[in-house]
Amino acid sequence: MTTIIRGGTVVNADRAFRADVLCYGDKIVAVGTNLDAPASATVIDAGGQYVMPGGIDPHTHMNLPFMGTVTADDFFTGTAAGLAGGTTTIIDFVIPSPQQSLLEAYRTWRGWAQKAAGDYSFHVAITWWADSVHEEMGTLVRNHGVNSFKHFMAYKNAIMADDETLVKSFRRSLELGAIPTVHAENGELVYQLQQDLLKQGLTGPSSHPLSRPPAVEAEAANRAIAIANVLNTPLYIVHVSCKESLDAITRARAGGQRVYGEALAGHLIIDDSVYQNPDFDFAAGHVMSPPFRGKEHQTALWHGLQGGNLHTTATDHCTFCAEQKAAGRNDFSKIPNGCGGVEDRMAVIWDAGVNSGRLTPSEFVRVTSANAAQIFNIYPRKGVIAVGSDADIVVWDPEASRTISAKTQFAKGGFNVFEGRTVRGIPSATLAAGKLAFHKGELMAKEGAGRHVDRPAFTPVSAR
Ligand SMILES: NC(=O)NCCC(=O)O
Ligand SMILES: [Zn+2]
Ligand SMILES: [Zn+2]
Repeated sequence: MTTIIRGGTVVNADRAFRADVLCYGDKIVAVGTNLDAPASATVIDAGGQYVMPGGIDPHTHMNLPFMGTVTADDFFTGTAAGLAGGTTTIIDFVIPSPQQSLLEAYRTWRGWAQKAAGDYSFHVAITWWADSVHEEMGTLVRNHGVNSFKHFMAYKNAIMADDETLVKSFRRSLELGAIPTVHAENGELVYQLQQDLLKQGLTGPSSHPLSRPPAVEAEAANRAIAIANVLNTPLYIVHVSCKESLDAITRARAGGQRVYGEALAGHLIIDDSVYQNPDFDFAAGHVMSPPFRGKEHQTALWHGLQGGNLHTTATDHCTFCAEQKAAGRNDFSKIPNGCGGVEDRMAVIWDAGVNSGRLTPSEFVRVTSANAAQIFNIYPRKGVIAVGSDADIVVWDPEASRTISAKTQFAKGGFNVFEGRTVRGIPSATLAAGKLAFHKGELMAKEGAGRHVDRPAFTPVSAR
Protein backbone atom coordinates (compact mmCIF):
# COMPACT_ATOMS: atom_id res chain seq x y z
CA MET A 1 0.00 0.00 0.00
CA THR A 2 1.36 3.41 -1.01
CA THR A 3 0.36 6.67 0.62
CA ILE A 4 1.60 10.14 -0.16
CA ILE A 5 1.16 13.08 2.19
CA ARG A 6 1.38 16.18 0.06
CA GLY A 7 2.09 19.82 0.74
CA GLY A 8 2.69 19.83 4.49
CA THR A 9 5.46 21.09 6.71
CA VAL A 10 7.45 18.18 8.09
CA VAL A 11 8.38 18.79 11.72
CA ASN A 12 11.18 16.79 13.27
CA ALA A 13 12.93 17.44 16.57
CA ASP A 14 15.84 19.12 14.78
CA ARG A 15 14.05 21.20 12.11
CA ALA A 16 10.91 21.89 10.13
CA PHE A 17 10.77 21.97 6.31
CA ARG A 18 8.29 21.79 3.46
CA ALA A 19 8.13 18.30 1.95
CA ASP A 20 5.92 15.53 0.70
CA VAL A 21 6.20 12.19 2.50
CA LEU A 22 5.87 8.94 0.56
CA CYS A 23 5.09 5.73 2.41
CA TYR A 24 5.23 2.23 1.03
CA GLY A 25 4.16 -0.71 3.19
CA ASP A 26 4.97 0.17 6.78
CA LYS A 27 7.93 2.47 6.02
CA ILE A 28 8.65 5.99 4.87
CA VAL A 29 10.41 5.63 1.52
CA ALA A 30 10.91 9.25 0.41
CA VAL A 31 10.78 12.73 1.91
CA GLY A 32 11.16 15.65 -0.51
CA THR A 33 9.45 18.22 -2.66
CA ASN A 34 7.16 17.33 -5.56
CA LEU A 35 7.54 13.58 -5.11
CA ASP A 36 6.10 11.21 -7.70
CA ALA A 37 3.64 8.61 -6.52
CA PRO A 38 1.85 5.78 -8.33
CA ALA A 39 -1.67 6.58 -9.56
CA SER A 40 -2.99 4.00 -7.08
CA ALA A 41 -1.51 5.81 -4.08
CA THR A 42 -3.75 7.19 -1.36
CA VAL A 43 -3.24 10.95 -1.31
CA ILE A 44 -3.51 12.94 1.91
CA ASP A 45 -3.60 16.69 1.40
CA ALA A 46 -1.59 18.29 4.22
CA GLY A 47 -1.68 21.84 2.85
CA GLY A 48 -1.36 24.32 5.73
CA GLN A 49 -0.71 21.48 8.18
CA TYR A 50 2.21 19.92 10.01
CA VAL A 51 3.42 16.38 9.33
CA MET A 52 5.00 14.97 12.48
CA PRO A 53 6.18 11.64 13.88
CA GLY A 54 3.33 9.77 15.54
CA GLY A 55 3.30 10.30 19.28
CA ILE A 56 5.01 7.84 21.59
CA ASP A 57 3.39 7.55 25.00
CA PRO A 58 6.06 5.89 27.14
CA HIS A 59 3.77 5.30 30.12
CA THR A 60 0.38 3.58 29.79
CA HIS A 61 -1.49 0.82 31.59
CA MET A 62 -3.94 -1.04 29.36
CA ASN A 63 -5.79 -4.07 30.71
CA LEU A 64 -4.02 -3.60 34.05
CA PRO A 65 -5.22 -5.63 37.04
CA PHE A 66 -4.71 -3.07 39.83
CA MET A 67 -6.15 -2.42 43.30
CA GLY A 68 -8.67 -5.22 43.03
CA THR A 69 -10.01 -4.38 39.58
CA VAL A 70 -8.94 -4.14 35.93
CA THR A 71 -8.62 -0.95 33.90
CA ALA A 72 -11.51 -0.04 31.61
CA ASP A 73 -9.33 0.27 28.51
CA ASP A 74 -7.81 -2.88 27.09
CA PHE A 75 -5.06 -2.90 24.48
CA PHE A 76 -7.52 -2.43 21.62
CA THR A 77 -9.63 0.40 23.01
CA GLY A 78 -6.62 2.13 24.56
CA THR A 79 -4.39 2.05 21.50
CA ALA A 80 -7.32 2.96 19.24
CA ALA A 81 -7.98 6.01 21.42
CA GLY A 82 -4.28 6.85 21.13
CA LEU A 83 -4.48 6.68 17.33
CA ALA A 84 -7.42 9.09 17.35
CA GLY A 85 -5.21 11.52 19.22
CA GLY A 86 -2.08 11.06 17.08
CA THR A 87 -0.24 8.59 19.34
CA THR A 88 0.96 5.59 17.34
CA THR A 89 3.14 3.78 19.89
CA ILE A 90 2.73 3.07 23.58
CA ILE A 91 5.16 1.62 26.06
CA ASP A 92 3.10 -0.23 28.63
CA PHE A 93 4.12 -2.13 31.78
CA VAL A 94 4.30 -5.81 32.58
CA ILE A 95 3.75 -5.90 36.36
CA PRO A 96 4.45 -9.34 37.84
CA SER A 97 2.96 -10.03 41.26
CA PRO A 98 5.56 -10.54 43.98
CA GLN A 99 6.94 -14.11 43.67
CA GLN A 100 5.60 -14.42 40.11
CA SER A 101 7.96 -15.34 37.30
CA LEU A 102 8.80 -12.31 35.15
CA LEU A 103 8.57 -14.39 32.00
CA GLU A 104 5.18 -15.78 32.92
CA ALA A 105 3.86 -12.24 33.49
CA TYR A 106 5.51 -11.03 30.29
CA ARG A 107 3.76 -13.75 28.28
CA THR A 108 0.44 -12.86 29.89
CA TRP A 109 0.79 -9.19 28.92
CA ARG A 110 1.94 -10.14 25.40
CA GLY A 111 -1.23 -12.21 25.11
CA TRP A 112 -3.44 -9.29 26.17
CA ALA A 113 -1.63 -6.99 23.75
CA GLN A 114 -2.46 -9.16 20.71
CA LYS A 115 -5.54 -6.95 20.34
CA ALA A 116 -3.61 -3.69 20.08
CA ALA A 117 -4.43 -1.46 17.13
CA GLY A 118 -1.18 0.51 17.42
CA ASP A 119 2.41 -0.50 18.11
CA TYR A 120 3.44 -1.31 21.67
CA SER A 121 6.41 -2.29 23.78
CA PHE A 122 6.87 -3.16 27.45
CA HIS A 123 8.80 -2.01 30.47
CA VAL A 124 8.90 -4.87 33.01
CA ALA A 125 8.40 -4.11 36.71
CA ILE A 126 10.69 -5.64 39.30
CA THR A 127 8.43 -6.18 42.30
CA TRP A 128 10.55 -8.66 44.26
CA TRP A 129 14.04 -10.14 44.25
CA ALA A 130 15.52 -13.63 43.93
CA ASP A 131 18.20 -15.27 41.81
CA SER A 132 15.46 -16.25 39.35
CA VAL A 133 14.58 -12.56 38.88
CA HIS A 134 18.24 -11.84 38.08
CA GLU A 135 18.16 -14.65 35.50
CA GLU A 136 14.85 -13.68 33.94
CA MET A 137 15.90 -10.04 33.55
CA GLY A 138 18.71 -11.36 31.34
CA THR A 139 16.32 -13.47 29.28
CA LEU A 140 13.96 -10.53 28.80
CA VAL A 141 16.74 -8.28 27.55
CA ARG A 142 18.47 -10.87 25.38
CA ASN A 143 15.44 -12.59 23.88
CA HIS A 144 12.37 -10.42 24.27
CA GLY A 145 13.21 -6.84 23.31
CA VAL A 146 12.97 -5.39 26.83
CA ASN A 147 15.50 -2.68 27.73
CA SER A 148 13.87 -0.96 30.70
CA PHE A 149 12.84 -2.15 34.17
CA LYS A 150 10.34 -0.35 36.38
CA HIS A 151 10.45 -0.04 40.16
CA PHE A 152 7.44 1.10 42.17
CA MET A 153 8.78 2.78 45.30
CA ALA A 154 5.14 3.10 46.46
CA TYR A 155 2.19 0.70 46.87
CA LYS A 156 3.31 -0.96 50.13
CA ASN A 157 1.97 -4.47 50.69
CA ALA A 158 1.47 -4.83 46.94
CA ILE A 159 4.14 -4.14 44.32
CA MET A 160 6.54 -1.83 46.21
CA ALA A 161 10.24 -2.50 45.65
CA ASP A 162 12.42 -2.21 48.77
CA ASP A 163 15.95 -0.79 48.70
CA GLU A 164 17.55 -4.23 48.34
CA THR A 165 15.46 -4.84 45.23
CA LEU A 166 16.27 -1.39 43.85
CA VAL A 167 20.00 -1.83 44.33
CA LYS A 168 20.16 -5.35 42.92
CA SER A 169 17.90 -4.56 39.99
CA PHE A 170 19.65 -1.29 39.08
CA ARG A 171 22.99 -3.14 39.11
CA ARG A 172 21.61 -5.94 36.98
CA SER A 173 20.08 -3.44 34.55
CA LEU A 174 23.48 -1.82 34.06
CA GLU A 175 25.10 -5.18 33.42
CA LEU A 176 22.45 -5.94 30.78
CA GLY A 177 22.39 -2.56 29.04
CA ALA A 178 18.88 -1.76 30.27
CA ILE A 179 17.65 1.42 31.92
CA PRO A 180 16.05 1.38 35.39
CA THR A 181 12.95 3.50 35.84
CA VAL A 182 11.14 4.43 39.06
CA HIS A 183 7.76 5.55 40.32
CA ALA A 184 9.22 7.82 43.01
CA GLU A 185 7.10 8.00 46.16
CA ASN A 186 8.09 6.76 49.61
CA GLY A 187 5.54 3.98 50.02
CA GLU A 188 6.03 3.65 53.78
CA LEU A 189 5.32 7.33 54.33
CA VAL A 190 2.25 7.18 52.08
CA TYR A 191 0.96 4.19 54.03
CA GLN A 192 1.49 5.83 57.44
CA LEU A 193 -0.07 9.12 56.32
CA GLN A 194 -3.09 7.26 54.93
CA GLN A 195 -3.58 5.51 58.29
CA ASP A 196 -3.29 8.84 60.17
CA LEU A 197 -5.89 10.49 57.94
CA LEU A 198 -8.31 7.56 58.14
CA LYS A 199 -8.02 7.50 61.98
CA GLN A 200 -9.02 11.17 61.98
CA GLY A 201 -12.11 10.27 59.96
CA LEU A 202 -10.77 12.02 56.85
CA THR A 203 -11.94 9.30 54.48
CA GLY A 204 -12.82 11.27 51.33
CA PRO A 205 -10.82 11.91 48.13
CA SER A 206 -9.55 15.26 49.49
CA SER A 207 -7.26 13.20 51.76
CA HIS A 208 -5.55 11.61 48.75
CA PRO A 209 -3.13 14.50 48.07
CA LEU A 210 -2.55 14.94 51.83
CA SER A 211 -1.24 11.39 52.01
CA ARG A 212 1.18 12.01 49.13
CA PRO A 213 2.73 15.48 49.60
CA PRO A 214 5.64 16.65 47.42
CA ALA A 215 8.22 15.76 50.10
CA VAL A 216 7.14 12.12 49.90
CA GLU A 217 7.83 12.11 46.17
CA ALA A 218 11.07 14.08 46.53
CA GLU A 219 12.47 11.67 49.15
CA ALA A 220 12.05 8.77 46.76
CA ALA A 221 13.38 10.69 43.76
CA ASN A 222 16.48 11.70 45.72
CA ARG A 223 16.95 8.13 46.99
CA ALA A 224 16.66 6.60 43.52
CA ILE A 225 19.06 9.21 42.15
CA ALA A 226 21.54 8.49 44.97
CA ILE A 227 21.38 4.75 44.30
CA ALA A 228 21.86 5.32 40.57
CA ASN A 229 24.80 7.61 41.32
CA VAL A 230 26.57 5.08 43.56
CA LEU A 231 26.02 2.27 41.02
CA ASN A 232 26.72 4.51 38.03
CA THR A 233 23.49 3.60 36.25
CA PRO A 234 21.26 5.87 34.20
CA LEU A 235 17.81 6.52 35.64
CA TYR A 236 14.40 7.47 34.22
CA ILE A 237 11.87 8.90 36.68
CA VAL A 238 8.26 8.49 35.60
CA HIS A 239 5.48 11.00 36.29
CA VAL A 240 7.54 13.76 37.92
CA SER A 241 4.79 15.86 39.47
CA CYS A 242 6.44 18.41 41.75
CA LYS A 243 9.11 21.06 41.86
CA GLU A 244 11.10 19.19 44.54
CA SER A 245 11.55 16.08 42.35
CA LEU A 246 12.41 18.21 39.36
CA ASP A 247 15.01 20.03 41.48
CA ALA A 248 16.54 16.66 42.37
CA ILE A 249 16.78 15.74 38.66
CA THR A 250 18.19 19.15 37.75
CA ARG A 251 20.86 18.87 40.47
CA ALA A 252 21.82 15.36 39.43
CA ARG A 253 22.10 16.31 35.78
CA ALA A 254 24.18 19.38 36.64
CA GLY A 255 26.46 17.01 38.52
CA GLY A 256 26.93 14.84 35.45
CA GLN A 257 24.40 12.08 36.17
CA ARG A 258 22.31 10.66 33.35
CA VAL A 259 18.83 11.10 34.83
CA TYR A 260 15.74 11.53 32.67
CA GLY A 261 12.38 12.89 33.79
CA GLU A 262 8.87 12.30 32.43
CA ALA A 263 5.99 14.76 32.81
CA LEU A 264 2.37 13.71 32.48
CA ALA A 265 -0.04 15.79 30.43
CA GLY A 266 -2.38 15.75 33.43
CA HIS A 267 0.22 17.08 35.85
CA LEU A 268 1.03 19.90 33.41
CA ILE A 269 -2.58 21.02 33.02
CA ILE A 270 -4.70 20.09 36.04
CA ASP A 271 -4.26 21.41 39.58
CA ASP A 272 -5.11 19.97 42.97
CA SER A 273 -8.36 21.97 43.40
CA VAL A 274 -10.12 18.99 41.76
CA TYR A 275 -9.85 17.07 45.05
CA GLN A 276 -11.95 19.70 46.87
CA ASN A 277 -14.96 19.08 44.65
CA PRO A 278 -17.81 17.74 46.83
CA ASP A 279 -18.96 15.39 44.06
CA PHE A 280 -17.31 12.07 44.98
CA ASP A 281 -17.31 10.78 41.39
CA PHE A 282 -15.56 13.89 40.13
CA ALA A 283 -12.92 14.00 42.88
CA ALA A 284 -12.34 10.23 42.80
CA GLY A 285 -12.08 10.39 39.00
CA HIS A 286 -8.95 12.48 39.53
CA VAL A 287 -7.34 10.17 42.07
CA MET A 288 -4.01 9.11 40.70
CA SER A 289 -0.51 8.91 42.14
CA PRO A 290 1.35 11.14 42.45
CA PRO A 291 -1.68 13.44 42.76
CA PHE A 292 -2.34 16.64 40.87
CA ARG A 293 -0.42 19.49 42.48
CA GLY A 294 -0.63 23.23 43.06
CA LYS A 295 -0.13 25.63 40.16
CA GLU A 296 3.45 26.45 41.23
CA HIS A 297 4.38 22.85 40.51
CA GLN A 298 2.78 23.02 37.06
CA THR A 299 4.83 26.09 36.25
CA ALA A 300 7.97 24.28 37.39
CA LEU A 301 7.15 21.25 35.21
CA TRP A 302 6.74 23.45 32.13
CA HIS A 303 10.09 25.05 32.91
CA GLY A 304 11.59 21.58 33.26
CA LEU A 305 10.34 20.63 29.79
CA GLN A 306 11.46 23.92 28.27
CA GLY A 307 14.87 23.81 29.94
CA GLY A 308 15.65 20.20 29.09
CA ASN A 309 15.56 18.68 32.58
CA LEU A 310 12.31 16.87 31.76
CA HIS A 311 12.47 14.92 28.55
CA THR A 312 9.26 13.12 27.73
CA THR A 313 5.55 13.59 28.09
CA ALA A 314 3.27 10.67 28.86
CA THR A 315 -0.19 10.04 30.28
CA ASP A 316 0.02 7.08 32.68
CA HIS A 317 -3.27 6.19 30.94
CA CYS A 318 -4.99 3.95 33.50
CA THR A 319 -8.76 4.27 33.27
CA PHE A 320 -11.38 3.24 35.80
CA CYS A 321 -15.10 3.95 35.57
CA ALA A 322 -17.19 5.51 38.35
CA GLU A 323 -18.35 2.10 39.65
CA GLN A 324 -14.72 1.03 40.02
CA LYS A 325 -13.70 4.27 41.74
CA ALA A 326 -16.65 3.79 44.13
CA ALA A 327 -14.69 0.99 45.84
CA GLY A 328 -13.13 3.83 47.84
CA ARG A 329 -16.33 5.67 48.74
CA ASN A 330 -15.69 5.19 52.46
CA ASP A 331 -11.90 4.98 52.33
CA PHE A 332 -9.92 7.13 49.90
CA SER A 333 -6.96 4.72 50.03
CA LYS A 334 -9.11 2.12 48.25
CA ILE A 335 -9.99 4.32 45.26
CA PRO A 336 -8.27 2.67 42.27
CA ASN A 337 -5.44 5.02 41.35
CA GLY A 338 -5.37 6.16 37.76
CA CYS A 339 -6.65 8.56 35.10
CA GLY A 340 -6.84 8.52 31.29
CA GLY A 341 -5.34 10.78 28.66
CA VAL A 342 -3.77 8.76 25.82
CA GLU A 343 -6.28 10.27 23.37
CA ASP A 344 -5.66 13.84 24.47
CA ARG A 345 -1.96 14.14 25.35
CA MET A 346 -0.80 15.46 21.98
CA ALA A 347 -3.57 18.05 21.68
CA VAL A 348 -3.40 19.37 25.25
CA ILE A 349 0.38 19.68 25.09
CA TRP A 350 0.20 21.40 21.71
CA ASP A 351 -2.50 23.77 22.94
CA ALA A 352 -0.90 24.60 26.30
CA GLY A 353 2.68 24.29 25.04
CA VAL A 354 2.92 25.47 21.43
CA ASN A 355 -0.03 27.88 21.27
CA SER A 356 1.26 29.58 24.42
CA GLY A 357 4.78 29.95 22.99
CA ARG A 358 6.35 27.69 25.62
CA LEU A 359 7.40 25.12 23.00
CA THR A 360 8.26 25.36 19.33
CA PRO A 361 6.74 22.72 17.03
CA SER A 362 10.14 20.96 16.94
CA GLU A 363 10.33 21.01 20.74
CA PHE A 364 6.82 19.54 20.77
CA VAL A 365 8.07 16.64 18.62
CA ARG A 366 11.04 16.23 20.94
CA VAL A 367 8.88 15.81 24.05
CA THR A 368 6.05 13.83 22.44
CA SER A 369 8.08 11.27 20.47
CA ALA A 370 11.76 11.83 19.62
CA ASN A 371 13.18 11.85 23.15
CA ALA A 372 11.16 8.79 24.19
CA ALA A 373 12.39 6.96 21.07
CA GLN A 374 16.00 7.85 21.90
CA ILE A 375 15.84 7.15 25.63
CA PHE A 376 14.20 3.75 25.05
CA ASN A 377 16.35 2.90 22.01
CA ILE A 378 13.85 2.73 19.16
CA TYR A 379 15.18 5.75 17.28
CA PRO A 380 15.22 6.31 14.28
CA ARG A 381 12.68 3.54 13.69
CA LYS A 382 10.28 5.76 15.64
CA GLY A 383 10.31 9.46 16.56
CA VAL A 384 11.37 10.98 13.24
CA ILE A 385 10.05 11.52 9.73
CA ALA A 386 12.90 10.09 7.67
CA VAL A 387 13.52 7.55 4.93
CA GLY A 388 13.56 4.08 6.50
CA SER A 389 11.58 5.05 9.59
CA ASP A 390 8.23 3.48 10.38
CA ALA A 391 5.37 5.24 8.62
CA ASP A 392 3.85 6.36 11.93
CA ILE A 393 2.74 9.86 11.10
CA VAL A 394 0.33 12.43 12.41
CA VAL A 395 -0.97 15.16 10.11
CA TRP A 396 -1.63 18.04 12.46
CA ASP A 397 -4.08 20.82 11.75
CA PRO A 398 -2.95 23.76 13.90
CA GLU A 399 -6.15 25.73 13.26
CA ALA A 400 -8.77 23.06 13.92
CA SER A 401 -10.10 22.74 17.43
CA ARG A 402 -12.16 20.36 19.52
CA THR A 403 -13.72 20.38 22.96
CA ILE A 404 -12.64 17.37 24.96
CA SER A 405 -15.40 15.33 26.56
CA ALA A 406 -15.96 11.84 27.91
CA LYS A 407 -19.18 11.86 25.84
CA THR A 408 -17.28 11.99 22.56
CA GLN A 409 -14.00 10.26 23.40
CA PHE A 410 -13.02 6.85 22.06
CA ALA A 411 -11.36 5.80 25.33
CA LYS A 412 -13.42 3.86 27.89
CA GLY A 413 -14.13 4.71 31.50
CA GLY A 414 -16.74 7.43 30.97
CA PHE A 415 -14.57 10.14 32.50
CA ASN A 416 -12.04 12.62 31.20
CA VAL A 417 -9.77 14.75 33.39
CA PHE A 418 -9.60 17.33 30.55
CA GLU A 419 -13.41 17.53 30.30
CA GLY A 420 -14.64 20.78 28.73
CA ARG A 421 -11.21 21.97 27.65
CA THR A 422 -11.16 23.33 24.09
CA VAL A 423 -7.88 22.64 22.34
CA ARG A 424 -6.68 24.26 19.13
CA GLY A 425 -4.36 21.99 17.14
CA ILE A 426 -5.58 18.43 16.56
CA PRO A 427 -4.81 15.52 14.24
CA SER A 428 -6.57 15.47 10.89
CA ALA A 429 -5.02 12.11 10.04
CA THR A 430 -2.98 9.42 11.76
CA LEU A 431 -1.00 6.84 9.81
CA ALA A 432 0.14 3.78 11.78
CA ALA A 433 2.63 1.46 10.07
CA GLY A 434 1.60 3.04 6.77
CA LYS A 435 -2.15 2.48 7.23
CA LEU A 436 -4.65 5.25 7.71
CA ALA A 437 -6.01 4.70 11.22
CA PHE A 438 -7.76 8.03 11.78
CA HIS A 439 -8.98 10.58 9.24
CA LYS A 440 -11.09 13.69 9.70
CA GLY A 441 -12.73 12.46 12.88
CA GLU A 442 -13.28 8.90 11.70
CA LEU A 443 -11.43 6.11 13.51
CA MET A 444 -10.42 3.14 11.35
CA ALA A 445 -8.27 1.40 13.98
CA LYS A 446 -8.09 -2.36 13.46
CA GLU A 447 -7.94 -4.78 16.33
CA GLY A 448 -4.68 -6.74 16.14
CA ALA A 449 -2.94 -4.39 13.68
CA GLY A 450 -0.42 -3.25 16.32
CA ARG A 451 2.98 -4.87 16.53
CA HIS A 452 5.31 -5.55 19.42
CA VAL A 453 8.34 -3.27 19.16
CA ASP A 454 11.57 -4.91 20.30
CA ARG A 455 13.90 -2.48 22.04
CA PRO A 456 17.54 -3.56 21.89
CA ALA A 457 19.88 -3.26 24.87
CA PHE A 458 22.08 -0.18 25.00
CA THR A 459 25.43 -1.92 25.22
CA PRO A 460 26.57 -5.38 24.21
CA VAL A 461 24.71 -7.80 26.46
CA SER A 462 26.91 -9.91 28.72
CA ALA A 463 26.57 -13.66 28.38
CA ARG A 464 25.96 -14.12 32.12
N1 LIG B 1 -0.50 6.46 38.52
C1 LIG B 1 -1.55 5.84 38.98
O1 LIG B 1 -2.23 6.42 39.83
N2 LIG B 1 -1.91 4.62 38.56
C2 LIG B 1 -1.21 3.76 37.71
C3 LIG B 1 -0.08 3.08 38.41
C4 LIG B 1 1.10 3.98 38.56
O2 LIG B 1 1.71 4.36 37.57
O3 LIG B 1 1.46 4.33 39.66
ZN1 LIG C 1 3.29 5.27 38.98
ZN1 LIG D 1 1.88 4.26 35.75
